[in-house]
Order: sequence, then C-alpha cells, then structure tokens
Amino acid sequence: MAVETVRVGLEERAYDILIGSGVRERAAELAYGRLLTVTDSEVDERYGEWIDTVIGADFKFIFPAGEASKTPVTVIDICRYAALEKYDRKSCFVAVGGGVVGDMTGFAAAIYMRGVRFVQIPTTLLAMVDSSVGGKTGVDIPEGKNLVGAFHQPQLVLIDPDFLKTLPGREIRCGLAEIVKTAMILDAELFAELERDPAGLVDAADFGRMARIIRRCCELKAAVVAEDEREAGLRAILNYGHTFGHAVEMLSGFSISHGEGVAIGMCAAAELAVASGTLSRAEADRQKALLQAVGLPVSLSRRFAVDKVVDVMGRDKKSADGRIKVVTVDRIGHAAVGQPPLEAIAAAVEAIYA
Ligand SMILES: NC(=O)c1ccc[n+]([C@@H]2O[C@H](COP(=O)([O-])OP(=O)(O)OC[C@H]3O[C@@H](n4cnc5c(N)ncnc54)[C@H](O)[C@@H]3O)[C@@H](O)[C@H]2O)c1
Ligand SMILES: O=C(O)C(=O)C[C@@H](O)[C@H](O)[C@H](O)COP(=O)(O)O
Ligand SMILES: [Zn+2]
Repeated sequence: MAVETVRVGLEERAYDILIGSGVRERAAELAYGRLLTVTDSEVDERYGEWIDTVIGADFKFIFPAGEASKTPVTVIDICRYAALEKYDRKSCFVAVGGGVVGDMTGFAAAIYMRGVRFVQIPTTLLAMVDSSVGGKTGVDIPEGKNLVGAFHQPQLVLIDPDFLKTLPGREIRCGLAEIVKTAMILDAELFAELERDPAGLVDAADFGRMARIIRRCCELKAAVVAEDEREAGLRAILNYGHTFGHAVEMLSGFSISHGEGVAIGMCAAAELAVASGTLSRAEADRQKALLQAVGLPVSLSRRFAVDKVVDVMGRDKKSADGRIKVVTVDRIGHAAVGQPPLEAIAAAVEAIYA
C-alpha cells in the first residue's frame, strides 16, 4: 500500500500525517533528539519488541492500559521518569498506543521543561481517525473528562493500519463512533459510504477501504484544526456527541468507553435537534441505524439519572456564562452549535432512555 500524506496546515506548527501499511517502520528514522517512548501495558505486550528494536528509544515508560490511568499523576510520572533519565529540552516523546497514550504523552510533552517535541504512532482505530491529530492533549480529573490539558501539536503522525489486525472488536467499534461523528458533522458522502456495508467495517477485513476512511477522517479533521487550532469557534463541531457522551462516560466509571459514550451522546444530540425542529426524524433514524449496525449503543440505562447527567454536562469546557453548549447536526454532513435550555437538554436524555 502506498504511503499517503495529509498535511495539517498550521504554519510554524504544521506537520504531516503519513498513512500506509508498514509506515510504522519510519519510526526508525525519527531525528528529533533523544527519544522517550510512552505506551500502555497491553500495547507493550503485543508490540514491545517492535518498539524496542525499531524505535530504539533510550527508555520506555509503560503504564497500565485503560482510561483509569489517564490522570495527572501518570503524566507527572512520565515527566519524573524523563527527568530521572536526564532527558533535555531537545528530546522527543513518542506515543505508541491509543488515545489514552496519545493524550497523556502529548500533555507530558507540553509541560516537561515547558515543552518538548512529540510524535504520535496511533495503534487504535479511534486514535488513527481522531485523537492523534489536532494537538488536544490532557487528562481526566474526578470532576470531568480532559479538564486539565494543553494544546500541543505533534511533529509527525505515523498511521499504520496494520496495527488494527490485533485490535479487539469493541475497540474497532469505538473508532467507528468517531468516524460516524466525523461523517455526521462534515461529510454526507462519507456517511453514505459507511451505510453501504457497516458490518464489513467492524471486521476491518477490507484494509483498503479502512485506509481510505482513515485518510478521509484525517483530511477532514486537519482542515478544521488548521482553521481553528484552539477551538475559538469552528473546532467545537468535533465535539458532536461529546457533551452528553463525556458525562455518561464519567458517570459510568469508564465502564462505558469513550467511543460508546460518543455514540450514545450523538443519539441524544439528534433527539435534541429533532425536538427543536432542526433535524428531520428520518436523518436521526439513519444515524441510529448506522450506529446499531456497527454494534454501538444507542440508548442509555435509567441508572444514569437525568439530573446527574445534566449536572456533569455543566462542567464541559464549551460551557460559557453558566450555559451548556451542545453541538447538533441539522442535516447529515452539516453541524451547528447552540445553547439550548436545560429543559431541552434533559428531555433529550429522557428520549434516549432504554
Ligand atoms: N485528543 C483528541 O483529540 C482525542 C480524540 C478522541 C478521543 N480522545 C481520547 O482518547 C481516549 C480513547 O482512546 P482509545 O479508544 O484509543 O482508548 P485506549 O487508548 O484506552 O485504547 C483502548 C484499548 O486498546 C488497547 N490497544 C491499543 N492498541 C491496540 C492494538 N493495536 N491491538 C490490541 N490492543 C490495542 C489499549 O491497550 C487499550 O486497552 C479517551 O481518553 C478520549 O478522551 C482524544
Ligand atoms: O479534536 C477535537 O477538537 C475533538 O473534540 C475531538 C474529540 O473526539 C475528542 O474526544 C476530544 O478530546 C474532546 O475534546 P474536549 O475538549 O471535549 O475534551
Ligand atoms: Zn472523542
């Protein structure tokens, strides 16, 4: 498979996303000073030998896999490890893993010695289509998801779809949630392509198709980030499904994963838009059918009380002047951002109870 390049056009912070089978081997050529690899326990179990031989960093920091590790303590531990091993300002951190590894490595790189370089080598579908691109880095705190973090762009992103061969089905589905999100907000054609054979996406057996979808998602996200790097306006659309989703993810104690929370959140956002008359029921149903076809959740258990969900949503980073901002879609491929009344938000949660 040929290597494709998507450029994230951010002037002095511009960088390339290289996509292709075998592209991970380019990690042997990284010329950004001394390298510190960061990964999680599960990725290390499968790819530790490859990391050691190909990237050949002086040291490797490994933390226990899972969202529960995405804390300020882990990030400080990465920084302490780097300090102990005398990494200097010219060093570079290399994230090998999913979104949890990428978000924390990027944040550690943003704050270690007030900023060092980092490279993203995503190994989950979600990280390939979304989290490795755009420079949002950070950690969770008990009060909410990603509430502590920084914008810090990588030097390079190496996306090798071969990593997907070992990715469990549940994680493929989580990546598909962000892909459906991207299609819903930006690309009706991509949405229709996903609808053509949703089950085939979960198998991820058609590597050519998956690589094209990954590339398209990266192109779409890169364009949004290039226009609005720090979420002053447009970039908020990438948060479709997230205001509801992050709340549900947190309240579940992360038994609902990020991708699953986003799927549930997109269903709530669609109900909100239908109720306010901006989205047709037919298009909301198409979204729901696609999510169901790839095996993602589309409803919420009643154990998540509506007032709790709305309360946690109030700590979302998009909130302003005490009002919650919600991203909706008014037709497939076109997003809008609004500040609906609390009653409408609560009604949208009620509407997706199982
Ligand atoms: N920064 C952003 O723009 C952005 C965008 C989307 C999501 N995120 C964040 O990303 C996180 C979710 O990322 P995720 O879904 O990748 O989760 P994750 O990083 O926890 O990875 C999921 C699981 O897959 C395992 N894994 C990774 N690669 C594997 C492989 N190739 N084979 C087998 N197992 C593998 C991991 O060890 C982990 O257990 C959330 O914290 C979310 O907030 C950030
Ligand atoms: O890159 C962005 O911008 C996104 O919003 C992408 C989201 O998929 C991602 O989950 C992001 O981390 C959420 O951002 P947050 O600002 O709500 O924490
Ligand atoms: Zn997300």
